[in-house]
Amino acid sequence: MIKVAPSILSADFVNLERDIRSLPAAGADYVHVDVMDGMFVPNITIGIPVVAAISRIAPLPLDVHLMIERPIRYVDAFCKAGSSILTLHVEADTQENTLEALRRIRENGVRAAISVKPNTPAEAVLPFLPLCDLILVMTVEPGFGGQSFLHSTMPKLHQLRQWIDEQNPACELEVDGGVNVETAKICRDNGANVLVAGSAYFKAADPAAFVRAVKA
Ligand SMILES: O=C(CO)[C@H](O)[C@H](O)COP(=O)(O)O
Ligand SMILES: [Fe+2]
Repeated sequence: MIKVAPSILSADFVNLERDIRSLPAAGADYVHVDVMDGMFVPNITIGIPVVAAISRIAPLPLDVHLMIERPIRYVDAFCKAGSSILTLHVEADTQENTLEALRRIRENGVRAAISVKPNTPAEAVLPFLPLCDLILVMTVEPGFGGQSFLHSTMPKLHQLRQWIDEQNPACELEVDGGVNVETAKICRDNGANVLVAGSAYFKAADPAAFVRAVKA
């Protein structure tokens, strides 16, 4: 089953509650929340208090994408703030700290996930795969919404689908960045089952029709 996770980075922040409450009627499955620290990526977005506030009104699970340096410092706080899925970047810390952070996420009863930037090889995920409930393949350089989809990431997505099926079949495989109706089909064909869409979802004249097309 294909799931769609609208990224609220492209929502109207003045009307965030309205935009989040409207997601189930459009057929969305998760609320994707992009957390950026101005260090791991050159942008600053949402932090712990805002995730906690969103979690009080969110009608769908929060899929929290941490684009921050040394995320182990903050995983307990983001779990307690109401994350359902908490994603760390493999590039953001040592292997030892990343393994420890994934364990701590699961100890909090939250689903643990790892993300890879476009130039990070599929092999970088392997040490973490047994501890992951979701793998996120970035299909743009992290930092900003509205960028163009990088087709060069598709062989990596395809490889990760094979390894997930062999080693951890319950794990989900998500893509994030530049997803529209056309690129969604390419991602599905290469094994993704969760599709993040920010600008394409929030710009759609008919979000429900957009979600249907992305899942079709
Ligand atoms: O993680 C992200 C950026 O780092 C966002 O989730 C992503 O860019 C979604 O936006 P769009 O669909 O507009 O590309
Ligand atoms: Fe994201």
